[in-house]
Amino acid sequence: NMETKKDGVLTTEMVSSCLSSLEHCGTGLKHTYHSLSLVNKNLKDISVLCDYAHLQKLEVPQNKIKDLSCISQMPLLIILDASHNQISDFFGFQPPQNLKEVNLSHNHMTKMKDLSAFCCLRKLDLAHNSLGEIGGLEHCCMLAHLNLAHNKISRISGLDSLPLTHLCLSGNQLKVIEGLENLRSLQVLDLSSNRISSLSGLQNLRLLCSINLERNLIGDIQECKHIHDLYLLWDLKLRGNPVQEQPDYRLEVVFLLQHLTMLDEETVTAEEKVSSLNTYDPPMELVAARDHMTHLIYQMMQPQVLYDRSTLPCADSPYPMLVLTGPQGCGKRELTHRLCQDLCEFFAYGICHTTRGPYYGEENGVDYHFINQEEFRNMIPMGKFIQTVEYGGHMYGLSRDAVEDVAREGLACCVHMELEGVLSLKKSYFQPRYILLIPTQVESYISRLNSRGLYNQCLSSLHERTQTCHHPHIYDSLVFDDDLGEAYQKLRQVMNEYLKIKQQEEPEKNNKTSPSNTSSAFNPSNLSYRSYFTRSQVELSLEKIPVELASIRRHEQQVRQAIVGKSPGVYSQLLTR
Ligand SMILES: Nc1ncnc2c1ncn2[C@@H]1O[C@H](COP(=O)(O)OP(=O)(O)OP(=O)(O)O)[C@@H](O)[C@H]1O
Repeated sequence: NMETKKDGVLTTEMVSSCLSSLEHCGTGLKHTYHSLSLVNKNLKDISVLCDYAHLQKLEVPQNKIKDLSCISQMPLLIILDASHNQISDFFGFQPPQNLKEVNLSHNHMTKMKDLSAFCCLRKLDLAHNSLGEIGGLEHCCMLAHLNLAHNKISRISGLDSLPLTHLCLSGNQLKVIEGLENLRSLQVLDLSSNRISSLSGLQNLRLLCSINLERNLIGDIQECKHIHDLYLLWDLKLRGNPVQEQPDYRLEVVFLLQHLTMLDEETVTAEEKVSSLNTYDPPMELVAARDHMTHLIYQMMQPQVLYDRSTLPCADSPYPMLVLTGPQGCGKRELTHRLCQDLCEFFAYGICHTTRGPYYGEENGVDYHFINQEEFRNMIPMGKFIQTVEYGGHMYGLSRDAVEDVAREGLACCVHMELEGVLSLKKSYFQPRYILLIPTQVESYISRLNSRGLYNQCLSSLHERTQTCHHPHIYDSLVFDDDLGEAYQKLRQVMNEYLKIKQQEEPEKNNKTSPSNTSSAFNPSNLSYRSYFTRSQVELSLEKIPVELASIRRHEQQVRQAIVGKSPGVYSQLLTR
């Protein structure tokens, strides 16, 4: 026996000692052994197995076998493990009809051949050979697991129509991910230890749940966008790529792939997910909270000033402010200006600072204080702002002085803002009334956006932003603004209620000084109304008789006194709840 072993020739004695699984044979008339396991026996010649036609499972790994032709005599074979041998002949045997699992890894094969006769194959392991190309698998219509790791493959091909669920191509020479587009059943993919630099090519593999891309050449985190829509992907390995060197690598990947639960073999925690969102796409509430905190702290760091005016917090009658907000292109700017123009005895426009340039017809110090980025940045640590937002690549901010300037006139401050601004202002001690302008008719809103060339740019964000709009607790009133003229009428009604003035008591001059008072006459593109205050004063003095003027002055005086809290008067109710 020892002699035989040395020669590496398998004998019947050895076979008998290694057989197992005695079961009925196919005919049911006798018993036969179904499994044979000869691991690490130094075998070279296993031709004696030609006589074992009943074998269903054959394991001969870690030997020196070069020839597997005996398998041609095993028509019932289901599982074959001939790994770690010296086989160079690719599937050099007749196909057993039901052969399902084949392990020929760690052999010497250089070329794949046609396997169409092995149509029942489900699992094929050809790792650690010298295969240069993938081929011959086209008709293996049951092949679910394929391992081609550690070969010399430089291109993925020939896998197109296979029902693969697991594919391993680790340790090859791949540079691009290609030829996988149609593997719609793929769940586990191992492409580690290649030279891949892009994740493009994976975007359609919707069932993928695990990807190993360790030790490749991926250098850009944005590559993760290619797998962003693979919602079943929970496990990703990217260690050993240049991208891992980047600061915040993990946080950014977690942000781009929120559905991951394992990254680089470490659990992705809920805290990491929240922190990544807060870092790269903070919710409006957080943006507002940070904004408020910044301005509050900077303000507190300034030498304290006792304002002789009226905007300091006051529990009884807070300084009255009015804020109009709503989605892009809803007309809040126009409506705010017009309201300030028509109700100039009560309101004045709060002139914000912005880093954007003036539009045609806009005036510095009337529409905005137009300043540059640096000036804006410098104002922040000086505690100048109540709130700021970044919008469309520009900064906007409402300064304390802007509000004080209006208060000094004895008027309530009226501004328009983005939602982030509203949320930030809500955290301050100011207690404005907030009015939401909201378009309800999609068609007319779209055509309004189209007329300003904004349609594509903003409709995508509208849904998200209007969701926030629907938080009822944020706003005091809601005005539908499908038609700007009608919206203005509604706004005036709301104001009348707030100001406790009856329609007929409205200052007469509004009718005289505002020819655009009716909804149809209101033309938002007419920018001239912006210098409302000066103009209305001039017109007032021209048209009013002295008694009227005196009455209006008294009226204004009363408003001012009410606002600064000096007299309870008829306007003590102004904008209080
Ligand atoms: N201090 C502020 N805080 C928050 N938002 C502000 C502030 N000042 C202006 N905004 C808002 O910034 C946005 C851009 O204002 P801008 O004057 O540039 O108008 P616009 O270009 O016509 O705006 P839109 O993009 O809505 O059409 C508007 O929604 C405006 O209400």
